[in-house]
Amino acid sequence: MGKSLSLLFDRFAAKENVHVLMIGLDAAGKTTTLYQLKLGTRLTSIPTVGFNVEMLEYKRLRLSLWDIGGQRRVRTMWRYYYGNVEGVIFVVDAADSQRFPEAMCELHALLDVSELRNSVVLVFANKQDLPHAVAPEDLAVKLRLHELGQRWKVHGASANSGHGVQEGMELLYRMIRQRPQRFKRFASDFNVF
Ligand SMILES: Nc1nc2c(ncn2[C@@H]2O[C@H](COP(=O)(O)OP(=O)(O)OP(=O)(O)O)[C@@H](O)[C@H]2O)c(=O)[nH]1
Ligand SMILES: [Mg+2]
Repeated sequence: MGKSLSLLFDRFAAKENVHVLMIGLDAAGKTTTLYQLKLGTRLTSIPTVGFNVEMLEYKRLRLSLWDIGGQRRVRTMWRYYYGNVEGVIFVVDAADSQRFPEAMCELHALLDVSELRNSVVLVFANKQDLPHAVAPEDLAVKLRLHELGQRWKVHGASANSGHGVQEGMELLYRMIRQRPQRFKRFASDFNVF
């Protein structure tokens, strides 16, 4: 009964519009993650030049998910996407330990910009299906997540299979919903479909 009421409430309550940036090094699995979230399946991806954007309804949020290409030559473009970002999903290839220092530097530089100071951060320790993937808590140490000023969570996932992706979305949802009132934008309309 309680659950049915809550589902009914979710359906008719005003949804809050939020912008979420999906970012990380090239080949980390951002685009694969995006389409697991949107479609619940794996799409074959090619390296992203520019961005992909998808809208996603999740509980009381209407998210616009911006997946930005991570190749080194296009990282200078990241800064054009920082406006009004409530959440950052930073995707890491957890099986590629050689690139952890590079991922750490990019993550800390990214979160040092003033526009992202009040964002919440979900780190996907992706590619957990690969044999040498490090556990999320070990990745947190490698990326020095404890030094971040933002609220953050790390979660293990395999974007190829979809394992862990929805659980990560739930963590992001909770962080966004729990952020201080002053950072919330108005729920702009009623969702009645
Ligand atoms: N084994 C494994 N491979 C994955 C996983 N997620 C993504 N991949 C593969 O990693 C490669 C890169 O994935 P993308 O999603 O295109 O990576 P991206 O982060 O969007 O890369 P850019 O667009 O270049 O920034 C593809 O071959 C994916 O199939 C995963 O969880 N496990
Ligand atoms: Mg991509």
